[in-house]
Amino acid sequence: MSAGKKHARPDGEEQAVRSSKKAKTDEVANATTDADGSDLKAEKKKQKKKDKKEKEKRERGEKKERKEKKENKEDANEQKDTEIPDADADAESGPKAEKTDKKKDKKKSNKSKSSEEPIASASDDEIKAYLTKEEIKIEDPSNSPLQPILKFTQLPTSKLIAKKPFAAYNAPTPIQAASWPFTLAGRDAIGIAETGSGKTMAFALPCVEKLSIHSKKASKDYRSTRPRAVIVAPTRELAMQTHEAVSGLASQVGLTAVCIYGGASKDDQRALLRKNSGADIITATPGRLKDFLSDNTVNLGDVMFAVLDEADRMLDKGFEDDIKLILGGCPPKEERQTLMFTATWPTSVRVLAESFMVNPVKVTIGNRTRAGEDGNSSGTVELQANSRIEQKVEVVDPRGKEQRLLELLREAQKGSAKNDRILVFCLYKKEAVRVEQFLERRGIRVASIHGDLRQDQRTKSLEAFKAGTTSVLVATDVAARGLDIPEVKLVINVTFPLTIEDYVHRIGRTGRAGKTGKAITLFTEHDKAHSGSLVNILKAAKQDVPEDLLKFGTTVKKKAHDSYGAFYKDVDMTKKATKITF
Ligand SMILES: Nc1ncnc2c1ncn2[C@@H]1O[C@H](COP(=O)(O)OP(=O)(O)OP(=O)(O)O)[C@@H](O)[C@H]1O
Repeated sequence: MSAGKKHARPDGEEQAVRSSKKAKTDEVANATTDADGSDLKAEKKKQKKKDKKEKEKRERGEKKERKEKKENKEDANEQKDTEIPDADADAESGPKAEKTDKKKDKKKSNKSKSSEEPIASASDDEIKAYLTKEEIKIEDPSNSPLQPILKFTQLPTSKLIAKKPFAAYNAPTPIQAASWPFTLAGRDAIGIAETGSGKTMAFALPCVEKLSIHSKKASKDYRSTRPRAVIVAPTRELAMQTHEAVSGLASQVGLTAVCIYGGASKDDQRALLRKNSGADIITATPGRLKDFLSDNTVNLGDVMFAVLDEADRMLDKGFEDDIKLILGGCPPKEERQTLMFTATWPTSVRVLAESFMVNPVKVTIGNRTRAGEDGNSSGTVELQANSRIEQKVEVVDPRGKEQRLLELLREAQKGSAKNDRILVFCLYKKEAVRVEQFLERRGIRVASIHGDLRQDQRTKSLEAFKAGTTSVLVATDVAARGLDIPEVKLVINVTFPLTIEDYVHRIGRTGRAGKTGKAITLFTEHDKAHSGSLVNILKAAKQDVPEDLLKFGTTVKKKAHDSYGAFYKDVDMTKKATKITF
C-alpha cells in the first residue's frame, strides 16, 4: 500500500467515521447542558449515548459482512476465469490498487501451478511408445513436465472443447498432440511437421482458447480495430484458408475473426472490421496488415497471441522487415504468446525466430537429426519431405518439357482417373501463362493461379479446381505453401523452384492428412545447382534416385547470403561452442 493511499477509506467507511465524529460533538454539547440539569436527564443522556454506540457497532459489523461477501464472490468469478493456465496473466500493465495487486499475485500462483501440471492422462509407457512411433522430439528449455495428449478427450475442459470441434477427426495428429499441452499452457512454441499434418489446428485451438477465457479490455481507441490475436501468412489464398479454419472455431465461442489481404478493396475490409465489432482475431498477409497499421485502421497494442504460419517464409529476407514491424506493433514478447509453425526450418531463420519469442518449446515431428562428422547427432533439423508422397524425378531436355508434361497428364488422367486433380508448378508467371495456353490448345481443362492475375481471377481458378470444374491447375509458387486442396493426386514440377524448401512445400500439396500422393519433377541441366539437395531429400524419403540426376553431382550448394554472397558460412547458432584446450 502506498503512503498516499494509507489513510484512504472507502466512501461508506468515511461516512461512518463522520457520523461517529458528529455523535461525539453532540455528546459534548449535550453533556455541557446536562451538567446544569437533573440526574434523570443525565441518566437518559447516558442511555442515549450507549444506544448510539451499539448502533454504530452493529452498522460496522453489517458493513464488514457485506464487504467480505462481495470479495468472496469476486474471488469465485476469478477462479472461473483462470481454470486454464495462461502465461499472459501478468501481462496487464498500468497502476493498480493494492487489492488488485494481491488478486493478481493469487492469479499468478494459480497459473504457474496449473501450467506445470501435465494435462495428459495417458500412462508414461503409452506416451513413450507414442513419442517413439511418431518420431516426436520436444526441446523444452524450461524442462516443464508437460506431456503429449493422445486423445481429444485428454484436452482440458473448456467452453470450446465442450462443443466438440474435432468430432470429424479420430485423434490429434502428432504435431497437435505434442504442442497443445505447451501452447494451451501459454508457452511460446515452434512447431515443425510435414506438409498436411494439421498444423493449422495446432495453432488455431490455443489461439481461440486463450481469447475465449480472457475478456476483451474496454478500449477508448474507437478509430482502430484492436484484435487480440494476429495470424500472419505469406499468401492471400493461404490467409483466407487459415481464416476459414480459425473462424470455424472462433464462432463457436462467440469470437469474431476477419481476414485482410492484398488485391481486394480496402474499404470493404475496413467495413468488415467495423461490422464485426472490431474483430478478435485477424488473419492477414503482411502487406495489407502493414497498410492498415500505418493508417491506424488496425492497432496491434492488445495482441496477446501472435502466429507466424509458414514461419520460415515469413522470416526470410522478403518478409523480414514486415514481420519486424508487425511484431513490433504488438505488446513486447514477454506480454504476448508467439507461435511459429512450418514444414521446413532452415538454420538461417532460427536465430531471428527466437528473438521474437521467450523460451520457446520446439516440437519437431519426424526423424530429422543429422549425424555429425563425429558420428554423434548434431541436433540439426534437416529438411524432410512427406514420406507418403512417391517422388519421381525425370531428367529431360529443357526443350522437351511441355511435350513431356502433356504426356504425363494424359497418362495420369486415363480412364476412371480422368477427373483426378493435378497441380502443375512453373517458376515464372510468364511460363505459367504459356503452359496454361499450351495445355488449353490441346484440349486439357485447365485454370491457372499466379501473380499476374487479378485476385478475383485467382480465387475463381482455385474455386474451379477445388470444385473439380477444372482438373488441372497451373500455378507458380504462390500456391506452393499451405494450400489444403482435397484429393490432389499428382503434383508435376515443370520447372524446379528456387529453393529446395519450396520443392518440399510444392509436392506437399498432395499426400495430405494421412493420404498418399505422387510428385513428378522434370529436371534439366539448368537446375543442376539443386541436384545435391534433391538427392538428399529423395534418399531421406527412401525414394529412387535416377542415375541421370546423380550425374549433376551430389554436393549441396551453399546458398549465397544476401550480404556476404557465397563466402557466408551458415552456422547453427543454436549449437553450443566447443571448448578447445591448447
Ligand atoms: N486431427 C486430425 N485428424 C485428421 N485430419 C486432420 C486433423 N487435423 C487437421 N486435419 C486435416 O488435415 C488437413 C491438413 O491440415 P493443414 O492444412 O493444417 O496442414 P499443414 O500441416 O498446415 O500443412 P502445410 O505444411 O502444407 O501448410 C486438413 O484438411 C485438416 O482438416
